Amino acid sequence: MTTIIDGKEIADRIRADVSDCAAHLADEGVTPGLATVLMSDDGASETYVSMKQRACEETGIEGIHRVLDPEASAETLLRQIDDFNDDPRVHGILVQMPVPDHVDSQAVLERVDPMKDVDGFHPENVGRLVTGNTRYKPCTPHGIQKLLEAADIETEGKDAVVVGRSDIVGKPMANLLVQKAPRGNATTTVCHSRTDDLAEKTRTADIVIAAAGVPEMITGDMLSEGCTVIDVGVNRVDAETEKGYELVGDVAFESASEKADVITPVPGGVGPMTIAMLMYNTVKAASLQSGVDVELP
Ligand SMILES: Nc1nc(=O)c2c([nH]1)NC[C@@H]1CN(c3ccc(C(=O)N[C@@H](CCC(=O)O)C(=O)O)cc3)C=[N+]21
Repeated sequence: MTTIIDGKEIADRIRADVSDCAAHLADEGVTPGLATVLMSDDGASETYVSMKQRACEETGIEGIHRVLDPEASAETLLRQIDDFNDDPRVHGILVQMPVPDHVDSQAVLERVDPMKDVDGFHPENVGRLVTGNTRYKPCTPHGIQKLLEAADIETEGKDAVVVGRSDIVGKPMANLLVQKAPRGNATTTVCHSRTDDLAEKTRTADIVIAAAGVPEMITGDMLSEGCTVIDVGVNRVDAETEKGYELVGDVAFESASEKADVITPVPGGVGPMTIAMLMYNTVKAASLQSGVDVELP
């Protein structure tokens, strides 16, 4: 019988603990602040940013949100980041990716003060993560570690395959898995959508992290009996639903469930964890910048 990990329930538990930390900071006169910038007319980005702002309200974090015209200049966005870097109310800054094609996304990420980089995407924070001297873990990989912990899935000595090599999930996830740390110490292979004999590689895995951005790419015949499957997919596929789309993961859920012992659903798996860990990183940033200690979960 396959265990389906309830990411929403685990995320809610973490957010409740993070809210307690935010309340402690408020008692000490520090209200954590998260600034989000949306410069896109992509429907999904608007959904995610509004979810993040709603989560701030529910967590006791002050949400400051800016929407920029997608046609605006790159300089406009960079100046907005400068303003948030200098704003003492703001402890965390998130520029919703992707930014429009005419904007250099690397320049955007590097403009954010590393102390306020609650995505963990700034090169300084990526370097810290790779060397095991982490300031902020990127939200989705950290959320996946928390899911594995909650489901009591050990990574120590296991074979993990990460499918996808993005800067926001695949690469940091692989780095966390190889480190000498809880929910690390795994022998890890990083594949991508054009890896030769991908099925051969995924069949060697005890744990498969599917983060390639390809709907239902991972099927049961690509998995070994009894493995754990973490589906990071956030694909919107046109459908006759109220929203006009349905959310489909990178894993063919039914087919994969015939082989996997443990699997995460889409929606309701990794997604809610990403939001929870953004709240976690924002409270951590407020603690680091104010010097007020908190005990995060
Ligand atoms: N600077 C930046 N940081 C990000 O962390 C970031 C980003 N840009 N750009 C886009 C991706 C994607 N992302 C998601 C967050 C929550 C859900 C989530 O909660 N999904 C719900 C469903 C939500 C829906 O209904 O569409 C679920 O899976 O249950 C999904 C995806 C954060 N991202």
